[in-house]
Amino acid sequence: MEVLCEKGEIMSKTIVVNKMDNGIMMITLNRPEAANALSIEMLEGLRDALLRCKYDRSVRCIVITGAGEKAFCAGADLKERAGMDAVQVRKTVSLIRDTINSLELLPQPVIAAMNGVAFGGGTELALACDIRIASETAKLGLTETSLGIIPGAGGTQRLPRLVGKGRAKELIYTARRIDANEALKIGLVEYTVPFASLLDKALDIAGQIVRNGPIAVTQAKFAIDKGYDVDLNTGLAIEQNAYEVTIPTKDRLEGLQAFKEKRTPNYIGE
Ligand SMILES: C/C(=C\C(=O)SCCNC(=O)CCNC(=O)[C@H](O)C(C)(C)COP(=O)(O)OP(=O)(O)OC[C@H]1O[C@@H](n2cnc3c(N)ncnc32)[C@H](O)[C@@H]1OP(=O)(O)O)CC(=O)O
Repeated sequence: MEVLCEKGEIMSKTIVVNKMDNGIMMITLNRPEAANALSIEMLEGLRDALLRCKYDRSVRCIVITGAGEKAFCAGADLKERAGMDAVQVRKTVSLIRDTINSLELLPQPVIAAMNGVAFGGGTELALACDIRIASETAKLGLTETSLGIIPGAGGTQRLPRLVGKGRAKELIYTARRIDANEALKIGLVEYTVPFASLLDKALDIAGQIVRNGPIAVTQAKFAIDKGYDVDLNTGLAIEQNAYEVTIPTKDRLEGLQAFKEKRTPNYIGE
């Protein structure tokens, strides 16, 4: 499925993966003619790209975006879905759910750079990312109930955790599409920026992340995510264990040494 290109890009037909020298991995959903809808082929390509990130310690932050100016991702491929029987639907929803879960479980931070509309599975994909930046032209929504189904890729669980139960219920029951400003107001995205600055903003935040100790960043992500849904004492114990992982690292000593020498630290992920 993957073709290794000369410039270091790895491409499948609908997923473009581009690793930068500083450890930032760009993943682009590349089906603009179909509003970057999640076809089975795209999901399999995305799953492969995420697996590659998961096991490559030189990848320190991931930015996921959509090709074109209109859509980040229009969710499940409704044309493909129309020809499926119940068994195929279950299998496909499971593929979407598992792929989006594996995105959330990546050790590295993931930034959604939402270049346009994100509906259904598109918003669910963004919900599984650590940080969401939306173009001012973007629209978001869990539109599934308008199609006679429910969010099947984590939306009923992740949206209430992010924006509160009442707001999530209103958005899911009505299938209402909201603009980027409203998404910012309710905490569904962290930033809105003009379309032209979207990737710069995403790469700026990613650049700040990759400057830091990679073990520290992945342990911070682990502690926040694993501690979020448990009681405070359990969460604090999770944090303590995560901190413990950083103590024997060369990077911790490098941080102290660099501070003493008034220079930028050079973290190696060990
Ligand atoms: C994850 C689970 C469920 C879901 O995700 S359900 C799907 C939720 N998605 C939606 O409700 C969005 C549906 N699409 C739209 O509202 C609009 O198409 C759009 C994305 C706002 C774009 O509108 P615009 O007017 O700019 O352009 P077109 O409508 O002409 O679209 C361009 C092109 O793209 C095709 N397309 C759009 N969305 C999809 C889609 N989801 N699947 C397949 N194809 C899509 C559209 O048909 C056009 O192509 P043509 O060949 O020109 O017809 C849970 C679970 O898994 O169940």
